[in-house]
Amino acid sequence: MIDRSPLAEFTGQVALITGGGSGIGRAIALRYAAGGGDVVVLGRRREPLEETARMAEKFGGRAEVVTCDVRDPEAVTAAVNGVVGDLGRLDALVNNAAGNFISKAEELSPNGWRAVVDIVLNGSFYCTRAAAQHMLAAGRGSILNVIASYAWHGHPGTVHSAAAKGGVLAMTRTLAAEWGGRGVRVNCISPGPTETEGAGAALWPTDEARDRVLGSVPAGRFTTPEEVAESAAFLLDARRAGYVTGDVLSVDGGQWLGKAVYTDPRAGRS
Ligand SMILES: CCCCCCCCC/C=C/C(=O)SCCNC(=O)CCNC(=O)[C@H](O)C(C)(C)COP(=O)(O)OP(=O)(O)OC[C@H]1O[C@@H](n2cnc3c(N)ncnc32)[C@H](O)[C@@H]1OP(=O)(O)O
Ligand SMILES: NC(=O)C1=CN([C@@H]2O[C@H](COP(=O)(O)OP(=O)(O)OC[C@H]3O[C@@H](n4cnc5c(N)ncnc54)[C@H](OP(=O)(O)O)[C@@H]3O)[C@@H](O)[C@H]2O)C=CC1
Repeated sequence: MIDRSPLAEFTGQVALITGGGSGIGRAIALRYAAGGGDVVVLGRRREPLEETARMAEKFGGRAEVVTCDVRDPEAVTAAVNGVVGDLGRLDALVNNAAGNFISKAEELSPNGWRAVVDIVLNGSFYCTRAAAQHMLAAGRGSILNVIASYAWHGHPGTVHSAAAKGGVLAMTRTLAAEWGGRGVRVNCISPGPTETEGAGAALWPTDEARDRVLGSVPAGRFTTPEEVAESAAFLLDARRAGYVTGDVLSVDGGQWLGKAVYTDPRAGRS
């Protein structure tokens, strides 16, 4: 469990976290609140968001809830404008909301492709666009996109998500350069397999699948949401990471490097 941050690095600041009602998004919201910031969590279901807000308020700051589907650009713009209207500013946006499931690419329906790409890539752009209008006007802001390492190495069975996360990575680098001179930083964080409400059900629903995923992590365990949140706090904090933009921080126990390279007894044989 996250305690109050000794740094209090977000005091007086406001963050909007999409998908803040569960898993990694909730942990990031609580870490921001522990750092003294106010948080707004956004998602489709109100109840889990309210639970996050109740937990965040224990740190003493303000916590608000917005129900919204990130695939709806008008609703997203209204939500972001509402945050600035209510809380007076917007310092950070975390694009964390995602949808995912395993499917053979040749069997994936156009609507299945669209559902994931719309949430992950288009939703991240809608939120980023709306938030950046306030951040650029203020001359400061930090945007953090939660991706996955298959954005750059690909992954069979998740073509929709890998393509969308790859798009988010390209968007990150493009906007980091486009807005770098105007005080707005844009970065990515790439968690390793993390046992959350959504991921467990979508990606490793059986013990066998779970063991296979775990076997791919050199560190030999799942990432914790709190570990991701701590690195997210670093990237969001302008004092510690103010010169970091357009980059990706992997928090994955070395997963994307590939365990077999180190442990295969045949490695190194000619
Ligand atoms: C492994 C790596 C480890 C190792 C690597 C570990 C790194 C992992 C990185 C990433 C992890 C994550 O993102 S984990 C995040 C997981 N979280 C979530 O998924 C939570 C949110 N999910 C959702 O809301 C839903 O699952 C989702 C389908 C995406 C969107 O819901 P909607 O209600 O909008 O959509 P629906 O109407 O239900 O479905 C839209 C279409 O998708 C199809 N569809 C839905 N589920 C389907 C399924 N299981 N298989 C085929 N097709 C499916 C439907 O049939 C529809 O197509 P038609 O029938 O043609 O109409
Ligand atoms: N867990 C893992 O192993 C890994 C996760 N990631 C990434 O981390 C992030 C968080 O994942 P995780 O915590 O596991 O996932 P969860 O499924 O637990 O959380 C996803 C959140 O996104 C929200 N959400 C989904 N669709 C929408 C939508 N259309 N509009 C608004 N909100 C939406 C959900 O709330 P609601 O349903 O109420 O809308 C939910 O709170 C994702 O970007 C994921 O891709 C990356 C690598 C590994």
